[in-house]
Amino acid sequence: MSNIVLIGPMGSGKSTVGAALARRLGRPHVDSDHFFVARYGPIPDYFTTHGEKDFREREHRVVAELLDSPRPSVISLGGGAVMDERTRALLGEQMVIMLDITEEQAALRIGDGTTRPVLGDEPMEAWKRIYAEREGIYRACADMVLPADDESIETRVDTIVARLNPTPSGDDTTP
Ligand SMILES: Nc1ncnc2c1ncn2[C@@H]1O[C@H](COP(=O)(O)OP(=O)(O)O)[C@@H](O)[C@H]1O
Ligand SMILES: O=C(O)C1=C[C@@H](OP(=O)(O)O)[C@@H](O)[C@H](O)C1
Ligand SMILES: [Mg+2]
Repeated sequence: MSNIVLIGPMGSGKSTVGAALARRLGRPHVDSDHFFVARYGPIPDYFTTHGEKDFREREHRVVAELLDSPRPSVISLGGGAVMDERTRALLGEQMVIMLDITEEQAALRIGDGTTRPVLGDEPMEAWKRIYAEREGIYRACADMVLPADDESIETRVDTIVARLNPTPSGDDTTP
């Protein structure tokens, strides 16, 4: 059984939906950003001291370590992790789920962007530019895409679980 790996743009719910999905499935949950922060300190501070290139290298190593988990887990990646081609190669063996969101949802969720240094001083302008650069890569890596929707976190989990375990009739509801 492979890991379930959540990818997608900043604010799409990878961290929160990942935690809720893991609870539902009774699997461990790991978040590459949380793991990074526990080991190297806050991401904005890391960017200031070492720069993005160094962050991406360490991020790749963290992700590789997490994907090698001995127990099938739910793994939430940082939004930029898929930009590393070595990481993308490792994702080939995993169940990869892309969470999508609209610009409007992103604007409500990313706040002033201070915890995400790639968003800089104009968070929504940066979010839109980065989304345009990455969307095709997210889709190409994904085994399942959850389109942008107003679903709550728990409903997002319901949708993923139903799509992971379709009933033979194709009907997602239990009689
Ligand atoms: N389906 C959802 N509905 C409403 N709010 C959500 C949903 N998914 C995530 N959020 C909220 O959006 C914010 C960003 O979510 P997060 O999980 O940190 O995204 P990501 O890890 O993809 O950047 C959080 O405040 C979270 O509670
Ligand atoms: O998209 C990105 O480049 C980033 C996304 C962030 O994670 P989330 O996608 O969980 O916000 C975090 O890894 C870092 O600030 C860089
Ligand atoms: Mg996250």
